[in-house]
Amino acid sequence: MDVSIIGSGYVGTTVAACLADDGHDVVNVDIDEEIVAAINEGHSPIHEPGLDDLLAEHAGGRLRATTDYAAVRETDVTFLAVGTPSRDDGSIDTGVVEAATQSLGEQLGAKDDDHLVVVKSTVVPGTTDELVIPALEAALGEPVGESVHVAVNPEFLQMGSAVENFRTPQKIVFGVDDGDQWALDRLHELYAGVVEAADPAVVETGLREGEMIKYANNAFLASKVSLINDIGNVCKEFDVDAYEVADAIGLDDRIGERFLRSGLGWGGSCFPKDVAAIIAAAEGAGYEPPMLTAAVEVNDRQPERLLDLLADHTDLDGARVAVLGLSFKPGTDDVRGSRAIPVVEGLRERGATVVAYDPVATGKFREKHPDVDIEFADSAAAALDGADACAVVTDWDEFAALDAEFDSMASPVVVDGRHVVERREGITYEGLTW
Ligand SMILES: NC(=O)c1ccc[n+]([C@@H]2O[C@H](COP(=O)([O-])OP(=O)(O)OC[C@H]3O[C@@H](n4cnc5c(N)ncnc54)[C@H](O)[C@@H]3O)[C@@H](O)[C@H]2O)c1
Ligand SMILES: O=c1ccn([C@@H]2O[C@H](COP(=O)(O)OP(=O)(O)O[C@H]3O[C@H](CO)[C@@H](O)[C@H](O)[C@H]3O)[C@@H](O)[C@H]2O)c(=O)[nH]1
Repeated sequence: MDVSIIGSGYVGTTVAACLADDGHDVVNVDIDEEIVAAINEGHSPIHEPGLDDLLAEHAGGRLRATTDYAAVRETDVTFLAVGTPSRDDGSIDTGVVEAATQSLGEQLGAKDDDHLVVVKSTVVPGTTDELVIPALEAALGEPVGESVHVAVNPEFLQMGSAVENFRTPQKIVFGVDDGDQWALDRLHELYAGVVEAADPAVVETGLREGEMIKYANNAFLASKVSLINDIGNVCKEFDVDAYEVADAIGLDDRIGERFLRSGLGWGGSCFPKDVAAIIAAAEGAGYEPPMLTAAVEVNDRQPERLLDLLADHTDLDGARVAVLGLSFKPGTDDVRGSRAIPVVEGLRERGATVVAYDPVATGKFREKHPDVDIEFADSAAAALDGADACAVVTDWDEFAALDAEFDSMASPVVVDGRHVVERREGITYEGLTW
């Protein structure tokens, strides 16, 4: 099929490259000229394993990028994959979705044959019905469901394994207006390659249900991590290793072994904003969700607990502290919502000097947080050299291999927020929940 994707960030670029690899002709439309140029040159605009290879293979062939929305007229299907950030009160900011939908509608008004618009951005229930469809109808001058159809198809990929997740999903969700078989047929055609290769469950549902499934998925996973962190904090009080406990309870398949890694908590571009958005949406509708609010509260406290543990062993005022890891998780250069931010800010507030190292995220951290006063080291060894204490923030594999590097610390205090560094003789080691 001929596919256009509006927004070429983490999701739009991954989906475009994977669909091109499945044999579709794909065009990415983005307002950012640098991103467009990178894709056309066959380079990934983001660090994501496997993406560079796919772009190198398909750019200039089945995949291209442009800033010109007119490209959508040459396609059968358009994904909306633009960002849906948080407003200051946590509620979803749909401004970009609205702007992109209007630009899309103007182009579709000038197209003769049928078209499917697929909302892939994460949006709160009702957004497609109350914002996307009316904006399209205003531009088209006709009701949606005649020549232009609308569906929601939330994305569940994880950063750091996005390409693999898109290719081998456990489920795909197709949300359509009741009875819109045409839209469902197009979605099945689009995903035929993925379904054939990975045999995922295909959930056919309504527009609002499709939107809500995405929030429920993220809220459940974020809450699961907060629950194991709450339990982990209790474990720490009793000198019990929360990882041994988690390994055991994870054997009960009603609990499941994944997302039981306790420590510094969840960050990223999705969990924090999506949990906040669904809480705000629920409150707007008259329901205050206490479990979700508690999940956020536990998460907000974990960085503070790491700082307290550091302070138990080191006078932080004037200390030089090595921070290992800046990305919100390993395998990505994304620093949005990273737990490194409250850790670094907390250290600075307590008068410490911070020297940070991350294998890939230093550039993004500098770019997004130009005002945070820290030094950046070009290796973990360099960050540790002469440091009075060390905070492990991201579970990069290379931190697990650190050993003699700790010997060059002025005072070898290590507080591990991710259960990645081995306890060893010669270092004062504290785990957050073990
Ligand atoms: N990042 C993830 O892992 C992930 C996973 C699943 C779902 N999601 C959801 O997918 C959506 C996109 O997330 P992302 O992380 O890819 O966002 P992103 O910020 O990385 O990318 C958004 C892109 O949209 C472009 N853009 C902004 N305004 C535009 C416009 N008017 N027209 C065209 N392009 C425009 C930006 O330049 C940017 O490249 C969000 O709703 C997010 O919640 C993200
Ligand atoms: O046991 C765990 C698992 C995760 N995390 C943390 O939780 C955050 C999120 O991790 P992960 O879910 O792996 O990363 P994302 O790429 O943000 O993916 C989530 O958010 C995406 C965007 O909505 C969804 O598509 C994915 O399904 C969902 O897992 C990270 O800070 C992790 O360090 C833990 O602390 N303990």
